[in-house]
Amino acid sequence: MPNEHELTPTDETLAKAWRHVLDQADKNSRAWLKSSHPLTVHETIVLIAVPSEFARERLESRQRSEIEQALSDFFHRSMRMAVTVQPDLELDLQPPDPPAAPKVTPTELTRREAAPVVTSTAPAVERPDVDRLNPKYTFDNFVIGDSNRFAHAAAAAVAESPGKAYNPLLIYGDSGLGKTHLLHAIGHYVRDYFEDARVKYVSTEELTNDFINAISENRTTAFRRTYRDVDVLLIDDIQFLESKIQTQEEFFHTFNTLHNAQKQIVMTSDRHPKALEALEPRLRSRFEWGLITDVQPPDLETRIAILKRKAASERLLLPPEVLEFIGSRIQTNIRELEGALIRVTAFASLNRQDVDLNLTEVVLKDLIPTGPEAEVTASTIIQETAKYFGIGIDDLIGTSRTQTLVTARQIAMYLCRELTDLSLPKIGQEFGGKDHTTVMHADRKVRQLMRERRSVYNQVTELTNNIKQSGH
Ligand SMILES: Nc1ncnc2c1ncn2[C@@H]1O[C@H](COP(=O)(O)OP(=O)(O)OP(=O)(O)O)[C@@H](O)[C@H]1O
Repeated sequence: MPNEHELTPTDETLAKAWRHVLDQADKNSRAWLKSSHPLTVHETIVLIAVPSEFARERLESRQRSEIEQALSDFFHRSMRMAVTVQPDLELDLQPPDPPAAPKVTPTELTRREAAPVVTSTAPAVERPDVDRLNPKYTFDNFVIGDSNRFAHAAAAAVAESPGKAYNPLLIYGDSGLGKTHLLHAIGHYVRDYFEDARVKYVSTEELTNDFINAISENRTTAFRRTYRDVDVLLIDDIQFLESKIQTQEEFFHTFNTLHNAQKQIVMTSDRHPKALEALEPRLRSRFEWGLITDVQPPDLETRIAILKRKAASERLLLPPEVLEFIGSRIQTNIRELEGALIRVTAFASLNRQDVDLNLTEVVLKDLIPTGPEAEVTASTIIQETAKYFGIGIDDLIGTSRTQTLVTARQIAMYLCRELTDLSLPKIGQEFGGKDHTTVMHADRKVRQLMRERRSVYNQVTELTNNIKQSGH
């Protein structure tokens, strides 16, 4: 134990103090503490570094008293902790060991003892289905504001205690407000913190297609196993179950099986279940068993915070007045906010110019129509793109891999992502039944090309204008 009068302990003392905190902590708390570490002591305050905002909240809200108690025990005086976020910390951490087989218990999930916070910068070991979760959609990357505070808290509670907190959890709200992001964040969290947890993420369109294929190929038993042998089932855009009578019936049984076994079900929808009129009443009533929460459009402050976070994660430098300008011009859809950020930075990068207010105004003038906004559909985008590139619609949505067609197709897919509310699988369908990963790839590719090639940037800008004007 240190000398009682020692007010500035050495690093070694601090390390010992931290070991004492770890020894005192129970198994769950220890997993969190191992991804944190003490930086310094100033008088009675110990400064602790954690890798993420989420870890900070967890330490401050759940573990403060036990940590301060252990520190006070060690130093023989009343100690307090202060927590700071150091995102680089996670780079120093080792990925967790591959999950050990066999599974510990089939029903109770067991927390990993020392799982570090794993995000896109510290990828976990390959696990089946893992690629279906977008690595950027984590709790760490989710900005909390009044518009989504409750939904975030509910998602975090479910991720911490799958099957126990609220079951099912249903998050609803308009397009582009972060529902899918929260769904993936739950998936990442459960995979990272529970041993051998089986998480399945699926869009309702995929669920329906899977079911139809299973019936036609006589594979319904395998289909059931895929959806029922899981600990957490995440289903996006449940509104697409409306009027799919047979899939509803099948899902009803899947739901009951999972719910009875205390397996977690999380769903998103564009409406409150009461407004899903073409849904079987017994299914609708089950959706109301757990917790239903909405996400609202973010206020200006949250929009700016989201832009700031996105810019930082892409390592982009934007002055505050630019973030404020973009945030004040684009008010409802967060996907559009991101779209604006991508275009502004692509334009600056092409011109080897810094991003400033002038440049931002010029770029956004093209993006935001002055008159009332017309609804843009996928078919308008496809028609206008085909016309612009002088190619046939069949070729645009076909499978030919000639360079011109590939680029035109990717641009059209990117624009569907940016300018419409359509989900990835739905966009894939509009392009002759392509997989949602093809759309995801196109989206990424065009973002990159816009930065690198002026021709592509100009094509995207001109096409956007054509598309927006064609609606008036
Ligand atoms: N609070 C937030 N913090 C950071 N990013 C956010 C937040 N909310 C949404 N986003 C981002 O906005 C984009 C759109 O969000 P998301 O796809 O989750 O919307 P959605 O509500 O599921 O929309 P849809 O119903 O159209 O699928 C994503 O890139 C997501 O990361």
